[in-house]
Amino acid sequence: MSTEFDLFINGEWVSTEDKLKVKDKYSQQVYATVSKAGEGEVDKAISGAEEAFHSKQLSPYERYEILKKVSEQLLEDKEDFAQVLVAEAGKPLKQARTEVERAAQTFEVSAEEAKRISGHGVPVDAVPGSENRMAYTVRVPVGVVGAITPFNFPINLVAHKIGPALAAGNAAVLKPASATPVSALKLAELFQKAGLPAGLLNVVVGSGSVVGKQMQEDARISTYTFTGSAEVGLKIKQNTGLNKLILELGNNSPVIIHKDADIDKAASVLATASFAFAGQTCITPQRLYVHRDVRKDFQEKLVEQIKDIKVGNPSDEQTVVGPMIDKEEAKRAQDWVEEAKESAATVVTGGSRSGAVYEPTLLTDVEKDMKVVKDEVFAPVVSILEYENLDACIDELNESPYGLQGGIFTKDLDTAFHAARRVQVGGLMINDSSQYRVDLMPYGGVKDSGWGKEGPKYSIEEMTEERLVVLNLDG
Ligand SMILES: NC(=O)c1ccc[n+]([C@@H]2O[C@H](COP(=O)([O-])OP(=O)(O)OC[C@H]3O[C@@H](n4cnc5c(N)ncnc54)[C@H](O)[C@@H]3O)[C@@H](O)[C@H]2O)c1
Ligand SMILES: O=C[C@H](O)CS(=O)(=O)O
Repeated sequence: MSTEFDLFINGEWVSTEDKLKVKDKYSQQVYATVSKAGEGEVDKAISGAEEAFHSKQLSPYERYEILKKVSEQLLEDKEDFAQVLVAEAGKPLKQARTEVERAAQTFEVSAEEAKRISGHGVPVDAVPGSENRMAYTVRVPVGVVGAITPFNFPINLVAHKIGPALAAGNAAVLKPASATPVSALKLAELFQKAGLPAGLLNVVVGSGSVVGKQMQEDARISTYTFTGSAEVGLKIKQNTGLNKLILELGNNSPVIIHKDADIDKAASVLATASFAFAGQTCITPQRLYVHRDVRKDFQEKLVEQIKDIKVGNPSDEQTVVGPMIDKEEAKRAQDWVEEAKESAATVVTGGSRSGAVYEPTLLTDVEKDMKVVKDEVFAPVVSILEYENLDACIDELNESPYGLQGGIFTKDLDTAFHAARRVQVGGLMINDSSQYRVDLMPYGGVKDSGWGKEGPKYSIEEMTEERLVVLNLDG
């Protein structure tokens, strides 16, 4: 049975002739039919946002109340939202529930941060001739925020854009990924129910090359916030000129397993982190750099853990690896593994595909210029790279153009801090996988992984401007 959804524009639900069919990613049946935005709808969404920004400003406390209500309602509706994620993203049920809980947390933290936006005093009177002046800064909202999100965390990554944008006093126009628009539209229902004034949030659905492009060309949007691939991020950067832009892009996360690591712990943590949601997380461990002394032991333990991973139907409570977002992506991952195998790699376990489901796959004997190592796999495919010298290992892993998050397992504090100084990433996890994230922390990459930080406090900084006010007290 398919459900119908409309666009959310200027506080109204707008139906269009042109429909997008959203498939259930496991059964491949049509799960929902969603109205697609044309030029007119995108234009109305942006003008609605612009007008609302100027005429419907909420106080920080009102923003807090609305975001808090949305957070609470999301928790009440957790099971419904989790089922949407299972269907539209193919996300295994347990992981889907966790994502909904995290989104509620993201809105709750955004609500709290709405009350903490502040500037600071500037001691202009410390300069000779300026003794009778005083100054302070305030943070003001940027205006209309254009948000574009990927398929892999359809609720929480939307929450990371909409929560801070509204908390900061902005209006927002959101374009969710075409593969997973339903959860974003259902979130808009919660905002409407929570009393958000019309126009402050708009959701337009359609392809990136049409709707996303029109958004980039509209001067009424002052700030763009994009999460997705580096390839699309670069296009957006080229199209948005002097506008403010926050980019959260891809990665091929490195994790070091040093010779003094707790090997049982490392194998257990990494088996879960590397394959959850079929490896389609931007901080999924992809390159495991394992010290020569412990490689054999670590590999055996990892393989044991991988054999226990339940693969298949995402509705099953025990499933860890469900389908990838589509069959083409699973086929691409399979091709990359085959290409590596033809060169020198060994497939230790996995390597088979059934439709969109690709088995958890572990490779060894890989080389640094293979796609499975140097590019972002974004699939349940992990490679072991053996090393002897830690500094040489760090030099090699830093050759990646990406730098979002990484990890190191070691019992030695000196080694841990040495790695923290040298590994070029936005965040390094010690005795944990690269995949660790809680939603209040500063999160974002270096190099081709983007710039600007997310986490409500940090996004609010990105989505506000600092204005200086100077008072001349003379006379
Ligand atoms: N750094 C992070 O926080 C983070 C988080 C999640 C995902 N990602 C990355 O996202 C990628 C996977 O997601 P995806 O396949 O949905 O990414 P994608 O780049 O293909 O698409 C992301 C969004 O951009 C839109 N888009 C596509 N072309 C566009 C264009 N020309 N102009 C404007 N918008 C356009 C898409 O419709 C979608 O809404 C991976 O690379 C992953 O690492 C990064
Ligand atoms: O895919 C990348 C996301 O940032 C992962 S998470 O939502 O932070 O877990």
